[in-house]
Amino acid sequence: MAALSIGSASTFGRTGARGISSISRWRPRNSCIRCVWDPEGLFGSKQPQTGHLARIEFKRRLEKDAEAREAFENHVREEQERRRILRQSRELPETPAEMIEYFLDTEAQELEFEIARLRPRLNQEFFSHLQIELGQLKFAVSRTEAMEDRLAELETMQKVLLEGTEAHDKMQVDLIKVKESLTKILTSKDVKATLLEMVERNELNRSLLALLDENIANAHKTGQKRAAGFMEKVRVAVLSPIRPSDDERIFSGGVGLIGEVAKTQKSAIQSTNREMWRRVVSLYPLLSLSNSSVLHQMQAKGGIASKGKTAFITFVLGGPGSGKGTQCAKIVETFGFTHLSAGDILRREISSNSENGAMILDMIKEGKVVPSEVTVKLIQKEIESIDNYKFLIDGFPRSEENRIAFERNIGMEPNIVLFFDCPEDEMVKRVLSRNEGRVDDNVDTIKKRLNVFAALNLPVIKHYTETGKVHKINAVGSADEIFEQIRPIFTELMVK
Ligand SMILES: Nc1ncnc2c1ncn2[C@@H]1O[C@H](COP(=O)(O)OP(=O)(O)OP(=O)(O)O)[C@@H](O)[C@H]1O
Ligand SMILES: Nc1ccn([C@@H]2O[C@H](COP(=O)(O)O)[C@@H](O)[C@H]2O)c(=O)n1
Repeated sequence: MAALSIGSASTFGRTGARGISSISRWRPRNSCIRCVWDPEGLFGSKQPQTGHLARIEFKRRLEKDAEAREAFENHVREEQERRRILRQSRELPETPAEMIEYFLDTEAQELEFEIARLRPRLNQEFFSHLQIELGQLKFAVSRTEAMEDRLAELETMQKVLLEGTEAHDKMQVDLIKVKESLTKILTSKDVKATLLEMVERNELNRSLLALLDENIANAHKTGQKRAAGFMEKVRVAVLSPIRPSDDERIFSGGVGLIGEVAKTQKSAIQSTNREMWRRVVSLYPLLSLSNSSVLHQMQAKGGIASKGKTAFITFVLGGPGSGKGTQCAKIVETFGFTHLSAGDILRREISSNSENGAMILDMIKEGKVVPSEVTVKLIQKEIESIDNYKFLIDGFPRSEENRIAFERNIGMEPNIVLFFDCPEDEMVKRVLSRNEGRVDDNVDTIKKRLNVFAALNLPVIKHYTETGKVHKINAVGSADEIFEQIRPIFTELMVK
């Protein structure tokens, strides 16, 4: 029990004079019982800070927290179980048409999983099928409300699936890299030095941390205490150089269009999955590019396809500084191609003060890939304005998204792909001595460009290798020597 010391500030007023009978009507003018020590706040101190009641209150709060935590954990478990059952019960689609309906019936939270599960079927055949249905809806003579809804759903789905497959592919590439990085750290004789090197190369990221966590958890589970302890120390060292926004990807933390779809669905629990697809449309003004393919447009106005010759498209790929531009100049001179460099086209867009100029400049400074909508439109404009049918498209497609957007909008695949295979140190050396005043020819940006090349461009090269279109050129040697590898490719093609 708290000992009270009642202060003299209580106003007893005139009680002394009026006697006991008046005391009952007396009220102190102000509550001036002042406690020197009142830890539980019983006598007017502001809040109980310490002491028994505070402890009880604290305990109650802990119990409540524990209850809430348990309820939350139960909820998570139930939700996981619900999703597991849902996933198992769904019949997987076979045809592109079935795929469309399947994705329309997919809950937003399940998109990431379903894209990964069905990635092999999210191929060109599927996207072409989707594009055809979209075309039919867009060009219908009159559209009913149901058709408008369907169009909105499919446009959103197209965007989400393109973005999602690109993110998925990037994640696969990242995963391999991350596994290699982690092995390197854990087997290194000098972990500190290895980490420093990796910081230099921008290789420490959240994916690495996630994999490390998984390994730590496994080591604990299997009783490997020393290994777990060692990895925990490594984790602390890895954690410090990682900045939060460094590599947040479309999937992690639900950013990007998938995140938007999920948010939209959450905000309207009542809505069906199909309504969700429609409503998210409003978030993306750039959902679709042109309605018809460039080739169709060219045919209509007497362009490339109607000169009796079909367009011949060569994609020229390779890392920064691998010599694409240099060799394109030689191909133009010898074989009469028109050279379209995606990088040059984007740089011209910056100089022309267009509305996208500032955004493009930022992306180039960071070595990032400019959104396909922008680049494909610009390439399309160039193709349309040129009176030739043989094109070298240099530095494009930079990503799977670029590739799909091109094939969808231009309406054709490249005839061949040249891939300039060049070691990184040679590329860095060339870029740093290029001396053309480019904002991205510096050590920092070149590192980023190399990372982007490995993560986003190599999958494109892999894709075209699988379809038999790639001619791999050893890009080391003099420019003339390299051209001698290219010459026979075009000579043979021209003879045909
Ligand atoms: N075979 C070569 N040997 C040495 N230097 C070369 C060779 N080919 C090109 N270069 C030089 O390397 C630099 C980069 O070449 P180029 O601009 O052709 O590369 P790129 O692949 O088009 O680069 P980016 O993708 O960054 O535009 C240029 O300064 C060029 O003169
Ligand atoms: N398809 C592309 C091509 C280029 N970019 C951006 O331009 C930069 C420079 O390209 P170069 O081919 O001239 O090296 C490149 O780093 C990208 O930022 C692009 O976004 N998309």
